[in-house]
Parts: sequence; structure tokens; C-alpha cells
Amino acid sequence: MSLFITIRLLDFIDILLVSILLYKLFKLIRGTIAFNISMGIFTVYLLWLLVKALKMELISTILGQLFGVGVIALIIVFQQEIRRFLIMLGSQYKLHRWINFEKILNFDKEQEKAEHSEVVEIIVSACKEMGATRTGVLIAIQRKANLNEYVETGELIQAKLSKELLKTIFFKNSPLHDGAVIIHKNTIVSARCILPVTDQRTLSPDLGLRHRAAIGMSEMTDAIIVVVSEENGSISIVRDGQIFRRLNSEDFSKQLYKQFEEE
Ligand SMILES: Nc1ncnc2c1ncn2[C@@H]1O[C@H](COP(=O)(O)OP(=O)(O)OP(=O)(O)O)[C@@H](O)[C@H]1O
Repeated sequence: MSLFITIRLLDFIDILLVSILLYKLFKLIRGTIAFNISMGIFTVYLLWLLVKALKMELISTILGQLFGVGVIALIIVFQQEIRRFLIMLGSQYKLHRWINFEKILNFDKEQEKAEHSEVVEIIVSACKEMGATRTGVLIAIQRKANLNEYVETGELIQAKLSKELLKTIFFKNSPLHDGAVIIHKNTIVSARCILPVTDQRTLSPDLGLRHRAAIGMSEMTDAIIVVVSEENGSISIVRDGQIFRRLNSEDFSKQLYKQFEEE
């Protein structure tokens, strides 16, 4: 047996990839309850190593059994985080851009752009007016990921998107004003939808449930979420767990266009 450990270039790449994955994972769960759970598991793991080294048979067998089913338990406990992590990898590195499905399917980019600008114009104009009247708004715009599970929590509308319809839905006395509206292309798919609330604990305390639901939705899906605050009429855009707050009309429009372009 050779006394020298041979390290290949591939081993470096291996270590680098694991470091990147761990860093991304850390960034994703930092400040959430998942971080505390991970720390708990890590502590139990250290304890297991210690009792094994001290040859304390009973406790080390019990902890060993626990880690035996650990992978399945981890998948169940971290189901949401694993999902978010995969979505983040997929959206951040934009694999579909390299593969370019649109080109393969010969998708008409010009038509898509025209559709986007119609949707952006309607949403910007409606939100500006609703902001001025301090009307609370929560809109999730579907991108690649299917939003059916959230659509089903609300009332199906399936109507062509228009400024007046959006304003009617979010009007304070409307029975549909509570919750979120989900839009796909130029259709209002449903209203009164319940979105997942983020469990990030480092968010600004002035962000209430409407904004937290917007952030939660953006962590779970690649949807673009628009929020108008009922409290102060300010407009925010949320994507990939990131919130762009208090946008003026010009920035709101620019940012919304940018998010549409950024697949
Ligand atoms: N999980 C959810 N999914 C969809 N909508 C939600 C959810 N939770 C709360 N909302 C909406 O947010 C409203 C409450 O907003 P809240 O005042 O707590 O939030 P906020 O972020 O402070 O917003 P605002 O600035 O408009 O007050 C609810 O009436 C409801 O319409």
C-alpha cells in the first residue's frame, strides 16, 4: 500500500462542488427554523461520535439506529427546504437558457414579449391606482413552475386580465379581496388564494403577513409576486426570496419588465 495519498484534479473539483453546495444550503436555511434543526442534528451527530469513541454501547446503538433511518427522516423534515434548494439551483443557474427549449420548440419570442408588456402595463397601472387608494394587493404571476396547488386554494376566475377586473377583485368590500390573485399569461386564473408564508426570521418586523406570504411563495416557486401595502400604499416586487421594496412607479415598471426577462 502506498504511503502517499494521491490527489487528483477531480478530487479538488469534488471538494469545491461540495463546498459550493454546502454554502448555498447554508445561505438558504440561514435565519430559518431549518437552521436550528440542522444544528440540533449536528449536535446529536457529535454526541454519537463521542459515545462511540468512549465505547458506551447502549447509547451509541440507539443513536446509531436513529442515524440509520436518518436519510428518510431528513427528507421528510427538510422537504420544503430541499424543494426550495432545487428551485434555487434551477432558477439561479438558468439551465433552460443553456438548453434553450424555446429555440428547440421554435417559440415566437416577439409574441411572448408583446404579451409580457401588455401584462406589465396592466399590472403597473392597476397597482399604481390601488396604491394611491391604500388598497392591499397580492398578485402572483406564474412563470415556468405550475401553481395549481395554490390556484386550488382560491376561487377559480379564468378571465382575461384587465386593470378594472384587478381593481374590482381587490376592492375592500369585494368578497374576493382577501388573499392572492394568481395570473398566468394574460389570464386571471384565481383569486382569494392562500400562499405559503415564509419562515425567515430575520425579516424586517414591519413586514406583515401579506409580504411574508409573497416572500414564502417566491421561495417555493419561480413566480413573480407583486405586493401593494394596505398600510402605506407602497409597492414591492418579490422574486426568489428577495424583496424589492417601496418602488416608485418608474422603478416598479422597470423591475417588473426585468423580472419577466430574467426567466
Ligand atoms: N398566506 C396568505 N396568503 C395570501 N394572502 C395572505 C396570507 N396571509 C395574509 N394574507 C393577506 O394579507 C392580509 C393581511 O396583511 P397584513 O396587514 O398582515 O400584512 P402586511 O404585510 O403588513 O401588509 P399591509 O402593509 O398591506 O398591511 C390578509 O388580509 C390577507 O389578505
